[in-house]
Amino acid sequence: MFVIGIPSYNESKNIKALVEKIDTYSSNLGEKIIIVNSDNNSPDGTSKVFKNTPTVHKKISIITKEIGKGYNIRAIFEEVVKIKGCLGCILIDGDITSLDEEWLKKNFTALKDGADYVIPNYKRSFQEGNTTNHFIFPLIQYQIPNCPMQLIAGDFALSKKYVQYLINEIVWHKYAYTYGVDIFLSLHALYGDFNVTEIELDRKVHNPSFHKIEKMFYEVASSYYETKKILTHLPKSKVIKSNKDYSLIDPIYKIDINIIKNQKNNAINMLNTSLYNDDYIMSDKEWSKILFDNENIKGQSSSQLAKNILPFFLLRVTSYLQSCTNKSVALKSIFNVSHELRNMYR
Ligand SMILES: O=c1ccn([C@@H]2O[C@H](COP(=O)(O)OP(=O)(O)O[C@H]3O[C@H](CO)[C@@H](O)[C@H](O)[C@H]3O)[C@@H](O)[C@H]2O)c(=O)[nH]1
Ligand SMILES: O=C(O)[C@H](O)COP(=O)(O)O
Repeated sequence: MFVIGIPSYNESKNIKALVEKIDTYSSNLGEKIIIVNSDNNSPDGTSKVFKNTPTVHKKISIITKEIGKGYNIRAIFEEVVKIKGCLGCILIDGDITSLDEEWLKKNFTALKDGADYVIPNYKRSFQEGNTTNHFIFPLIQYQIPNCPMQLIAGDFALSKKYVQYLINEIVWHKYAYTYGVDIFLSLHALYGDFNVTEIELDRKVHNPSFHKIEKMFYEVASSYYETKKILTHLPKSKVIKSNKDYSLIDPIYKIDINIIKNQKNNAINMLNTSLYNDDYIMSDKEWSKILFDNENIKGQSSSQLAKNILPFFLLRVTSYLQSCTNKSVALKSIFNVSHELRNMYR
């Protein structure tokens, strides 16, 4: 039996349809599940909608006192540890509209085949996943070549062994309770003694996130720096990478150019210098150097390291979005940075 865990905050519009899909697909696949929703006490009544959705499988509803994705993930894990006979947990974000049977099947199969941590490789629009593409991916690739690409996309699956380790043996720092939870889980899996597997999934269709890039980046970057301070040894995991490369696709809806320009101006204002203006385009090389320099600062807090790099990250992302007109150019630009970083570390 497996837990399917849904972390949520204001997902009342989607959670009913999502729960119905999880219930039906699991029955079709002959899997016994318990659906656990942990909700940050959403004002839109998400947990009420969850509880009122009829299902064949048992449901458990948890309400957390604090707001933050990581609070929900931890609450789901605490439930997994308690449930007798539970073999592991598949996490699904509450805003996902593209879940299909194959998605669940691949996760169940990976867990039954002995994976402790399952990382999806989604097809993504080149305008999405900016914190993945420009921050997490290049920084991890220089440390763990051949590592799965999408370490913070959410929707991971975990064995009971890994969940028990996270609950009983690991101290959760404050950023692990935020959007920083994904990189926290991925790094502990990669640096611990676990089987990490990548699975191929189709598109992850969910709510757009560009409007909250600043908050999300700050939380993810703080968590990355804080977790890396603890994990000073070499990675121990056995990683099985899928045979497919990272596949970017062209976006169906492009981000409005004025929204991109506003974000660039926001970054320039944060830096408060005349060195940059609207026409400035940060090169791949410049961004690699900024990532490298920030990695090598000693004695600063993780939140300070994240704050240092935030405006430059926004300049990098907006430069990339302004200059990359198709998926091939975008992919080249992303890989340029990871190659540059690897060269700097040689
Ligand atoms: O305070 C919060 C914020 C979000 N969520 C839920 O967490 C999931 C993901 O949040 P969302 O705001 O949709 O994240 P995205 O914009 O989609 O961000 C992507 O990148 C994040 C940072 O790595 C990951 O946590 C996400 O899973 C991933 O989809 C959703 O079910 C949310 O309802 C919470 O439970 N509490
Ligand atoms: O990598 C990121 O920036 C986050 O995972 C958000 O991704 P999204 O653009 O698909 O919401």
